[in-house]
Amino acid sequence: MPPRHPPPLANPKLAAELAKHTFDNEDGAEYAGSEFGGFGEYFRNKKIKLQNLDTHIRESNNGIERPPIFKGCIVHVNGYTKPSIGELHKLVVLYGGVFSQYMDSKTTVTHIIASSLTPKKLVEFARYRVVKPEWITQSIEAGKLLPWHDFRVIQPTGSQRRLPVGPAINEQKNDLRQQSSPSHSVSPSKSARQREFDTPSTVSPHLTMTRKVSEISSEDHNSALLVNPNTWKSTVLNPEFLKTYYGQSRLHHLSMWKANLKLKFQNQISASCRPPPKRPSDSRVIFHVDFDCFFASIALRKRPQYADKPICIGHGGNQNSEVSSCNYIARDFGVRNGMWMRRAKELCPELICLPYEFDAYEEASSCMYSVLIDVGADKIEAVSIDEALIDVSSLCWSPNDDEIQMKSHDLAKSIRNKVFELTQCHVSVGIGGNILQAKLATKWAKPAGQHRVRPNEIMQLIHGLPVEDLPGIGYSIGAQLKDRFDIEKTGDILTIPKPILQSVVGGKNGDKLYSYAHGEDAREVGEISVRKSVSAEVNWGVRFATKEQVDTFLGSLAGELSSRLANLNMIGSNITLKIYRRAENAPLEPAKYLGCGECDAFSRSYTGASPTCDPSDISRIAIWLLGKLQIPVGDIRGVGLQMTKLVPVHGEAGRQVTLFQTKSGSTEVATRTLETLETKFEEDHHSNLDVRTSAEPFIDSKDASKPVPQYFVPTEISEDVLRELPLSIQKEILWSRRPKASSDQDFVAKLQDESQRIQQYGDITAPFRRPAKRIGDQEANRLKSKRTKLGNSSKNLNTIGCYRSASKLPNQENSINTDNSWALEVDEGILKELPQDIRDEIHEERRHYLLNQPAGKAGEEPELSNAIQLQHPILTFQGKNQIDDLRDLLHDWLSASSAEMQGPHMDDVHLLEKYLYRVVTDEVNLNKAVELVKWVEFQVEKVLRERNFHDNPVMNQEVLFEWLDVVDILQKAVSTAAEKRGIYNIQFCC
Ligand SMILES: Nc1ccn([C@H]2C[C@H](O)[C@@H](COP(=O)(O)OP(=O)(O)OP(=O)(O)O)O2)c(=O)n1
Ligand SMILES: [Mg+2]
Ligand SMILES: [Mg+2]
Repeated sequence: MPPRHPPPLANPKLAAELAKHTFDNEDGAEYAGSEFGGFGEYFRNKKIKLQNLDTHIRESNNGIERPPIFKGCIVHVNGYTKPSIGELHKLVVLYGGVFSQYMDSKTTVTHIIASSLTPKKLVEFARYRVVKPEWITQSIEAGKLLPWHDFRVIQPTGSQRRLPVGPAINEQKNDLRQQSSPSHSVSPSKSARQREFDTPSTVSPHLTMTRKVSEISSEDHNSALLVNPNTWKSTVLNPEFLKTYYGQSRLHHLSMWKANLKLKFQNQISASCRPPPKRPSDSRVIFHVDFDCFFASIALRKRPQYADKPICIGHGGNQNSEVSSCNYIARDFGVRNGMWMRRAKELCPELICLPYEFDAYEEASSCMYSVLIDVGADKIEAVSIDEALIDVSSLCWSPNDDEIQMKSHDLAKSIRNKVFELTQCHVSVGIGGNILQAKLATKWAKPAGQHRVRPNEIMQLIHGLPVEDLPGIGYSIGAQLKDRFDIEKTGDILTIPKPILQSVVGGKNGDKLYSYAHGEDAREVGEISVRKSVSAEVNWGVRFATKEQVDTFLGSLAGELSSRLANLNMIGSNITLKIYRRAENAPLEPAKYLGCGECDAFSRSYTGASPTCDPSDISRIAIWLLGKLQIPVGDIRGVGLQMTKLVPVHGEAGRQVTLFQTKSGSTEVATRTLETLETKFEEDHHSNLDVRTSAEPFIDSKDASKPVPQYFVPTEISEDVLRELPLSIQKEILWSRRPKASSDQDFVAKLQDESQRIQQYGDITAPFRRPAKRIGDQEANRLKSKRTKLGNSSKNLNTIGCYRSASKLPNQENSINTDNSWALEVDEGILKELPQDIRDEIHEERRHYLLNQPAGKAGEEPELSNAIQLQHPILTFQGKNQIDDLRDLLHDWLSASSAEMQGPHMDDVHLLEKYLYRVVTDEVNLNKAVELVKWVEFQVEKVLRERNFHDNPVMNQEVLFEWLDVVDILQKAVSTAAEKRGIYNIQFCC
């Protein structure tokens, strides 16, 4: 927790004294000697003496009479302003005011001048008159003191109650304390609290950040912001920005690395090779090779003094950053990769945090892959930067299991030794008859070892294995199985009939779990696809005041894209510019410092006659595309450049590659051309591949109604190829393959058929699920009419799964508020039987509907919660699952933990964090999670800021900040969970 500073409390008595003080002689008490040791008094006097220096400013006024416009005002300047602090100081004093250099609890001010405030300052200064510098200059121009409200920096929202500065503050505060203190009101009724929360009149100052802050143009706002050299340095205007931005992002490195590695592989594969003969699935030997605590091991190479100490890799100073990797000594304390740094330090206070070394990771990774390529495996699959799968059946398989054991043991040992020789880091090797077995074996092999799961051991091993430890299964499915069937061990999966299992975890996951429970895994090693696009995007630190600045930055970003293309040995002919624009009602400064806040995404593409990677070509086109978008430069919050239609500088691209090597070490490339299909899609939809917002404004209504061209939805495309396509295209194709009804009647008949099948099915699953309602003609008709609507809108299909939760985009509004409640009415039994794509759409429609319900609705409407319950588990937290009960619980928690002026306990925070995550992923109720986080934020503001503020301001402020951190943590958990479901940019503002 960073050091806390108490908020500057206004002292009305001193304010009154200072306001009366004329500062024209040295008779004041402030000039009396200080008592020895009286530091507080000494500083107070020093400050007042400084203020008296203002008499010199007045004296140097050349006898010009100026109206005492600011008489009675004590003005303090915060941060960088235009005019500068020096000029403002002079103006205030010349026009009769008092200038205060300091803000602390011993001094008071009547006005704070600031151009903008950081989020924390917004909280600290919430009770002050914070005004723009224009208040000074324009008052002087007008020859009178203009109302400060017209120049507010912190805008009140609606009828928001404001705490005035000065004498009135005590009365006001007492009022508030009467309302919130338990001694006056033991436990306000739930509905009263609910009403209070729901009305905007009590929105916290913290939340006011999310409102439109001022009427000044975004360019002016940015200019003022950029006057501060530190802020300027953090933005894209700094020529070093991109280097720092990408240099520090581990996710960027991990993803870039994968693309590079694939390319390196591709280059090492000779086009003349032949694939190995196809083998039966029971005669395979698979190795899973993985570095032990990879990033941590790299860090220890240069720091042997820490070899026997718990260490981790991360941005150490930041408690809210994540542990990227930790050594096995740290793991003994419970520290894990991906854990919050704060939590890790709690578990292991002596944990040493070391920095990232991205270049070294790439180098070590390349060494490992070169060793694996030299092995002469049948197939190789790059799993991640530190991990690979190799199929070594040709080298190790034999009908005699002891022989397999011996051969694979020798090969694994030699791989480990060679990698260690080259990197001074250990890899462990897991060996099995399929990918599942190999990956599980790695858990036994680690650290610095190897292990083979023998065929006769596999069932025993699998049986007692926690479900969550199965590769690719994870916490969420594990929790579902526990909730629904009280199952924790993999062996118990087989006690559930497969259709029932699938009805809970989905068809594919059910299949996978069943296979895994038998120790089986049909996946083949290999088959990785090459990149079809290369992009560079920045959505933090983007602030422009002029068009020239944007053009310059586009030049830098073009340079970055160009070097990425060169790195991959690629050139391309289609350039897309993507711009994130500040959403219409979003504040000029979002809560996250220099973050992008709530944005709309726009993009424009251009296809050139010939491919390029020349930065000046890219930059020229990007600037031209930007001109077409016509976005005010001050509103640009994110910029991305993407190149598609790629071709390698030498050879071919745009095809999928299967990596395999024959026994002799030769390889072969299998290709399928996808490029035409994919780029055609982009042209027709003017879209790029990873658009995160639902309504791309560049898709005009003409485009939306345009039928999808036939060549774009081939029905004969193979499943393998389909899998490699972007999700939106997959959906398009699946949609085109949906069972087609020749007429509406056919469609209804089909639904009825399906309902009959469900009824049969329903008998088997009866103990596990709610009875399926018999579908009536009416219901089928309603469903049909909604489906018809969906079918008519290609735009609707294209945007499924990618939308901004709190956005108010015009084309969404209709469907959200009027159209998609129907999705809740679709019977679960029928839903389950519908084709996957239709099912997905109905789920999405439900999500749209739920996300856009007013606060608390999910908890209030039984129909709604039933609808969810039918499909998803309702999770409980401390025995509660209804939103009102949960709000009560959170309220009590917050009150109890702050009553003694203590902050929250981190274990509680983590429990809640986990719960909210699961509410989003498992209960599939994002609205509920968002509402609960908003409730915590509201309570933090209300309970902590208002209670006991006088008694112990320092402690109170500490607790307030701790709770604000908790709000951040919870918001992050919900956002992360939402992103997992393809929902981005969740807004938590009221
Ligand atoms: N949440 C995570 C997980 C991993 N990584 C990075 C750091 C890891 O060192 C590297 C490899 O991930 P692994 O899952 O293989 O983890 P380690 O190699 O650190 O440990 P293990 O010995 O369990 O493989 O990826 C990360 O940045 N954040
Ligand atoms: Mg590893
Ligand atoms: Mg790994």
